[in-house]
Amino acid sequence: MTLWDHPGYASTAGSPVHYPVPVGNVERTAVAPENAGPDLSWTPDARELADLELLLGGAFGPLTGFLGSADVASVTENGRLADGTPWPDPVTLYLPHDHPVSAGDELVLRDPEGAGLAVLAVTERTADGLVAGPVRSLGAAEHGPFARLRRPPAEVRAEAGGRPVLAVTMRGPLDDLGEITATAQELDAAILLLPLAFGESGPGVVRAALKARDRLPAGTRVVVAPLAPREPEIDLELREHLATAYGATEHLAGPEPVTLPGPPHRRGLVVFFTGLSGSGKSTIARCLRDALLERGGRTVTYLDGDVVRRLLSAGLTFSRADRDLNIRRIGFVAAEVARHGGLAICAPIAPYAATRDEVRHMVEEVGADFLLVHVSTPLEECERRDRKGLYAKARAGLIPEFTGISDPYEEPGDADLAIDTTGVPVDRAVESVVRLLETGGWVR
Ligand SMILES: Nc1ncnc2c1ncn2[C@@H]1O[C@H](COP(=O)(O)OS(=O)(=O)O)[C@@H](OP(=O)(O)O)[C@H]1O
Ligand SMILES: Nc1ncnc2c1ncn2[C@@H]1O[C@H](COP(=O)(O)OP(=O)(O)O)[C@@H](O)[C@H]1O
Repeated sequence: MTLWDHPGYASTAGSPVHYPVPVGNVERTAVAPENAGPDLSWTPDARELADLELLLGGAFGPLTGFLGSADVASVTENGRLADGTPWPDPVTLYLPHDHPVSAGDELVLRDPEGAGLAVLAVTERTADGLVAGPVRSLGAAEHGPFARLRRPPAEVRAEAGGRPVLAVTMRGPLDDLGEITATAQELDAAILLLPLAFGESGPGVVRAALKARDRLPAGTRVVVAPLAPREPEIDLELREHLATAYGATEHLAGPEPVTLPGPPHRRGLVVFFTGLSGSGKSTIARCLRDALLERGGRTVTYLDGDVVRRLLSAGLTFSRADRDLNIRRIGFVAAEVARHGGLAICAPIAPYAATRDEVRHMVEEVGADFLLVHVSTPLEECERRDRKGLYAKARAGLIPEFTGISDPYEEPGDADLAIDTTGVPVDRAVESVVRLLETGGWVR
């Protein structure tokens, strides 16, 4: 079922749809700023942070924290919390298995810059990483684009002064302001635009709301709510909850934005080579960079493995933890390049599948594409080449944890291209990558 198939939605995508909202009080917890000083902390991902903000502000009432396993099972099964209260979405927080937090602890939740946002009093920690419990604010200052428009629901409710409020939740531009004005007049209601800002497109939605405000009746307010998108039906139910929390007596759900991703040659791209030492990653990556620069049309950043190890990852060893950190750092920089439409080429060994996957995720999260090229030259050939004499040293036990000899290399099962360079001239190997980029439209 799509959003527009949902009962009550008009089939003409593009027009906002009229929804009555049950008027009711939203239970909220008081969130007293407090410095409990627990030493356990965690930085949730962007989606969890958005949920946290809504929890702390009371917009997700009656929830007071992240759900435990009984609530998650109940919500998933029948759209109700374990105590029977209707609630559409499992609002959850997951931590890696090796994080030391456990039930009874107080966990500080931090923003990506490290500022403490909230304390979670952990009531449950499950084997699959779920961490549940009520949250309370640490009173950190808001920042980010349009932070001044992200206001607590109670404050927004109080402003209405008893007058009916028509809330319009929006994820893209509104195309029928006439209908909104007419509905507000009919109801004698004040208009409250609620842009649901999340991720890269968030500021654009707020700008659309501010533009719409200027063409709507005087007194129209704009308040930003960081609701990450869900599947359509759940998204709609959450919008209803949110509208009520911000004092709405009626709710219009704005049209779904038409997202036209840019053409591939304009989108960010990360070409990520992986393979054993001596397989040919750097040779192919360097030649690919040169070939792309000669063609023109794209900005190219080559994150050379040696340069990365010397600067970005200076001091890191070849333990699993340090290799993972090295790859995450490379992934972070590559994703930043791709976020702004650049093409980044990376060529580390990257021996672990899960870490390569994390990088793919980081890149896709910024709206860019990720191509994994496995330089699959077998160990025997890499060892025969032994350009730097490292294999001989590793065999002699002089280099510990050497990939392929005394440390693992997890073969990719998800490579977009595999190249065994045994007996293959360099330019043929490079050509196969260029062909992949041409076929997908990333270069023209
Ligand atoms: N123990 C061990 N295992 C593997 N490789 C080693 C090791 N010690 C040093 N080297 C040299 O470091 C280069 C690999 O570094 P990476 O940053 O690509 O490795 S990783 O992705 O973090 O696993 C690799 O360079 P390349 O040959 O260019 O791959 C090696 O020359
Ligand atoms: N088709 C090929 N592609 C890439 N390298 C090749 C190829 N054939 C032979 N080689 C040689 O293999 C070696 C690969 O070394 P390098 O590119 O540093 O590997 P890596 O970066 O994977 O450690 C180089 O000496 C290169 O000349």
